[in-house]
Amino acid sequence: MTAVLFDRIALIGIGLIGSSIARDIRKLGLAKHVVISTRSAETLKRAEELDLGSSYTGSAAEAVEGADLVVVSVPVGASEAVAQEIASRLKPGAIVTDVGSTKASVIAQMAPHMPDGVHFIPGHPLAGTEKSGPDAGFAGLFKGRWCIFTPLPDTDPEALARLRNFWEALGSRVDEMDAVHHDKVLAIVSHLPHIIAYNIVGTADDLETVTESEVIKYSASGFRDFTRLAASDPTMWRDVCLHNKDAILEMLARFSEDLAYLQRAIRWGEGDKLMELFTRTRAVRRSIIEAGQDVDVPDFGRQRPDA
Ligand SMILES: NC(=O)c1ccc[n+]([C@@H]2O[C@H](COP(=O)([O-])OP(=O)(O)OC[C@H]3O[C@@H](n4cnc5c(N)ncnc54)[C@H](O)[C@@H]3O)[C@@H](O)[C@H]2O)c1
Ligand SMILES: O=C(O)C(=O)C[C@]1(C(=O)O)C=C[C@@H](O)C=C1
Repeated sequence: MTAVLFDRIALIGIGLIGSSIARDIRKLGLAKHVVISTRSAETLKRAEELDLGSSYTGSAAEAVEGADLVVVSVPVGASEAVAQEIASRLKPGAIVTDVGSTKASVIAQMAPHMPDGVHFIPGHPLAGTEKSGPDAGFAGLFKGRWCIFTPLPDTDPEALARLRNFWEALGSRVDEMDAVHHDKVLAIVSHLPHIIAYNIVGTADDLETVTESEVIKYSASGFRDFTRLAASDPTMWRDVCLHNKDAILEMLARFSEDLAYLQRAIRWGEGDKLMELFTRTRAVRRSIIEAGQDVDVPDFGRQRPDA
């Protein structure tokens, strides 16, 4: 068992990510007390049934009282409401972090509400699945995955080191970058793939009336991979799109240009151009595997080991 890292941890939001963190904290014994809070009474009840924490409350403000570490795991569009609610009850010296998929917007929403003496360190674990809610989480989700911090310029190095220790205890590799840079990188490696998946599955669904259910009947594994991503939580992804608008639009413009190039090559039978691109992209996957990243996702993605 790993050592206790924080006396009291408050988890605000207990869906896929919050509940995976809760399971790891419990399994590894990282805190003496874990208080769980979430907006919906039904989800809170389920978290209690799953025995994810030590105590439970519907009030985020009450939850953060006396907490040394506060982890906010709610859709990014709810960040400001949570920050506003907890601000006056935070303990001086507490570390407040989040797990949101976009960072500049979360900082703009939360930082102005953070009282002096509280260490606000935005974070983003690059790990997840298409599932949501407290039942979907599992211990070990963050193992071998990156967790990116986007600290503000005046962040206390000691608080940063404590949060780094926490994520490393969960098995993550921690990196730091500027929030705007994070949002650009994630727009291409995470946000665009989801938008493309939502779009292709939507198009196929529209075609369904034309093809009389052949789309579903004959869906091959390439298409089914897209349906996994397109099954991701609508609220979460609506918020990601609205809160990383500029970077996503920039990447979508690039993507559309490149798609037009491909379209033209197909129209004019330019096989050499297709070969050049397909050979180059094949090498990208090889280099990801060689870099030790887990890209071999059997079946429909990462499943809970106990599912
Ligand atoms: N799902 C992923 O793959 C993934 C990966 C990394 C980061 N994230 C980020 O983690 C965060 C949580 O995502 P998730 O997948 O755990 O979502 P989820 O839908 O499984 O859980 C969200 C939780 O937030 C609570 N909630 C919603 N609105 C709230 C509000 N206004 N106030 C308080 N609580 C509220 C819900 O009750 C629920 O407990 C999001 O910001 C998301 O961008 C998700
Ligand atoms: O594997 C998946 O299903 C995910 O969507 C996880 C994923 C990703 O795009 O990699 C999704 C959003 C995050 O912010 C981080 C991770």
